[in-house]
Amino acid sequence: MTAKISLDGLSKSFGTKHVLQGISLNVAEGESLVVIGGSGTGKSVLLKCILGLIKPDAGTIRVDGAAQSTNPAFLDRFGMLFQGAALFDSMPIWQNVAFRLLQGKISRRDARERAIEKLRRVGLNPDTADLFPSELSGGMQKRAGLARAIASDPEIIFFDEPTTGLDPIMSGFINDLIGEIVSEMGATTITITHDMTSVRAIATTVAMLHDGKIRWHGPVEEMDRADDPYLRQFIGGHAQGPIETLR
Ligand SMILES: Nc1ncnc2c1ncn2[C@@H]1O[C@H](COP(=O)(O)OP(=O)(O)OP(=O)(O)O)[C@@H](O)[C@H]1O
Repeated sequence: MTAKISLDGLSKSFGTKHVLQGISLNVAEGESLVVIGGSGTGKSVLLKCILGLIKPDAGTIRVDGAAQSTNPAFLDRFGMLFQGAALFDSMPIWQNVAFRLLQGKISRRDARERAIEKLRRVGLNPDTADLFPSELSGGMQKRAGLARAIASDPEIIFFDEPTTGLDPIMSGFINDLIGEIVSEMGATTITITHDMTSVRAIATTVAMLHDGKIRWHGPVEEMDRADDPYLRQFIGGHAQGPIETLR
């Protein structure tokens, strides 16, 4: 099967900091890839390269075999849940959710209806549509961010640290919601996270980034059996091991 997203030899440095050093990775249609790795290993830089927000120094990015482009039609295929939800404070929730739809041809009324349908899908009452982000708890904001990510039924969704800042119960709820929505939409997803509970709830495959390279890549079921010492240290959360920790 041809890959939905195909990265080949992706490299990016900032000055002397060689963040990505030849990343090659295929993500199949309907796959849910979770990228793990320590702070500063380049997980966000990788997502930004795919979205065209950062230009890699070398390598290629293809979606359905076509080279990545800055054409708005290319970006329309992606939904994105940003860290911290990143809602616009001055807009009511429904306009946040329908933000991209409102730039298109759809009427305001239909956009609002679509926003309310997506809010409902993430467990938010239609009454939340007219509230402002500051009136919502952190967990509700994250759910609104998720509703926005799926508002245009994108083929590909990126989740950037979806559970950061949430309590364990809300994290579990968001993880399950992401898992359910992704499987019902059949979307291809890439998630970056530190949260091993998210990995187990969301991933079909896992890639671990370390030192600018893919250290381990495989189906989530094989992760616990893998004997790579870097992966073992990361998933076990051990201070001792080959990954250098700053004290
Ligand atoms: N625009 C930029 N200019 C200079 N350096 C950058 C830029 N963006 C990222 N970096 C550097 O690239 C490295 C990787 O950053 P990145 O945000 O991708 O890490 P990360 O793996 O997502 O980390 P975290 O888990 O802490 O969010 C860091 O050392 C960061 O300082």
